[in-house]
Order: sequence, then structure tokens, then C-alpha cells
Amino acid sequence: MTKPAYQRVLLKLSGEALMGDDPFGINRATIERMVADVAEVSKLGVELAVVIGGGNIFRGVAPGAQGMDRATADYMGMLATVMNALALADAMRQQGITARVMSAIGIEQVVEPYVRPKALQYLEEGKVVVFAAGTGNPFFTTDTAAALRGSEISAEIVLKATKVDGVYTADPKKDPHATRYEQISFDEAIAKHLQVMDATAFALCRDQKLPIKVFSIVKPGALKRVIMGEDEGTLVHV
Ligand SMILES: Nc1ncnc2c1ncn2[C@@H]1O[C@H](COP(=O)(O)OP(=O)(O)O)[C@@H](O)[C@H]1O
Ligand SMILES: O=c1ccn([C@@H]2O[C@H](COP(=O)(O)OP(=O)(O)O)[C@@H](O)[C@H]2O)c(=O)[nH]1
Repeated sequence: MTKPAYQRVLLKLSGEALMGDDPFGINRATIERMVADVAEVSKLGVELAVVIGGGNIFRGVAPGAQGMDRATADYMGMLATVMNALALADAMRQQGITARVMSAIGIEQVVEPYVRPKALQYLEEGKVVVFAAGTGNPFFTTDTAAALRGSEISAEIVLKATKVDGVYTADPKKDPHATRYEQISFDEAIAKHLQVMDATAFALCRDQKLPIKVFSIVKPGALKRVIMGEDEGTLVHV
């Protein structure tokens, strides 16, 4: 049997993808399917840390936050990621995976705080670690949290599971003529202002020489193919 291409990965799961076809919130069938994909690779022995987004519940720059103080709206966004993390960890438990949620903001009665050595210990024990509350700071995104935590845990790659199947020349949801890159350098992605991830996340990964793979969360089996090193999505590299 072929071996996975990676031993330790940071998986960024889109908050918005959790909605499925619903207008907001967590779609049960969608979260169960995502967790089944995660379970499949976890059982291959790959150490998995997850950063979960919150856009399905609250986004700091959304119309619902209009007129609000940006930092306050962002803290609401971070709390939304905590809810998603709890739902995700519970769905994992139901599928036989042991998961631990760690929060970047103090909320001890609900989840344990992020402590790096503890996170590393959990990973070595084969537990899935779910990082909640992003970076713990307003004005950042969970993509940047994925770059940060990925660097901290020495992940070999950041896997950005999102609604599109890679990085395109333009936003494929707006431009039907956009074409997909098989691979692209950080410098080119930043210079061309490709919006699939924010520039802060790209820059941090570039500086840490941490590659990113952008792939579809909707496509069945895509996560496993990425983990096995097969041709899937777009690789963003140094
Ligand atoms: N050049 C591009 N290539 C691919 N996707 C892009 C590009 N520009 C913008 N996007 C959009 O970025 C979205 C992914 O980013 P984001 O909204 O942060 O999603 P997530 O919820 O996964 O964090 C895609 O759904 C896509 O519509
Ligand atoms: O380090 C962080 C991470 C997230 N957020 C807030 O949380 C929201 C939800 O996260 P994100 O938009 O990255 O989630 P996703 O795109 O995956 O749904 C963001 O809009 C921000 O308001 C933040 O302030 N700091």
C-alpha cells in the first residue's frame, strides 16, 4: 500500500462550507461528510490539526456587522469559530475519532486554552486537534490562523479545503473564463492579488517556507487524494 505523502498537516476547513446548501449555520449532512473525510486520513496515521472558520455563523466584515466596531465584530467571528469547533469535535467523536479543541481566547469553562506543547502532545498521541478562535486577534482571518498554527506545529503543509477546487486566475465565482493553476508561487499569488487566501496568510507561509494546497471540500475523496500526494487542487509554493 502506498504511504501518505505527509506525516503532519494543518487542515483549514472553511466555516462557510459547513452551511452546505443552507443559508447559514451548520448543515448536519455536510459536517458528517467532512468528518468522514477527516476520519479516513486520520486512520492512515497522518497527524491532523484543524483550523475551523466561522463565516457560516458570523463574519466581521459582513453586512450584519455594518456599523459595528470592527474589533467587536471580529470577536463575535472568533466566538463563531468556537461553536463550529465544538460541533466538529462532537461529530468526530461520533465517528470514533478523539479530538481536542483548543481556543486562542480564554474561555476555559467551554474549551481548553491553546498551549503549544499540549497541542504537540495530542498530535503525537494521534488525537485530532481543532484550533478555535482563529489567532485570538481581531483584524485577522482563520486563514492566517492556519498559517500561524501550521508554522507553530511544524506542519509539512497547510491544506485549505474550500468551495473552489484550486487557485484561479480570477475569482471563478465571478469570472467564468478564469482558469485554474496547477501550481503557483507565493510571490505570484500575492502580486496578482488572488483572493483565495488573504495576503497575510500567504506572506506568513512564504516566509516560513510552508506550502499550501488549495482544494475542494465538496469534491468526494479530494482530501485523501491530497494526503496521498496525488494530483488534486493547486499547490502554492515558495
Ligand atoms: N483567484 C482565485 N482563485 C480561487 N478562488 C478565488 C480567487 N479569488 C477569489 N476566490 C474566492 O475565494 C473563496 C475562498 O476564500 P474564502 O472566502 O476565504 O473561503 P473560506 O470560507 O474557505 O475561507 C472561493 O470560494 C472563491 O470564490
Ligand atoms: O484570527 C482571527 C480569525 C477570525 N476572526 C474573525 O472571525 C471571522 C470568521 O473567520 P473566517 O472569515 O476566517 O472564516 P471562514 O472564511 O473560514 O468561514 C472573521 O471574519 C473575523 O471576523 C478574527 O477576528 N481573527
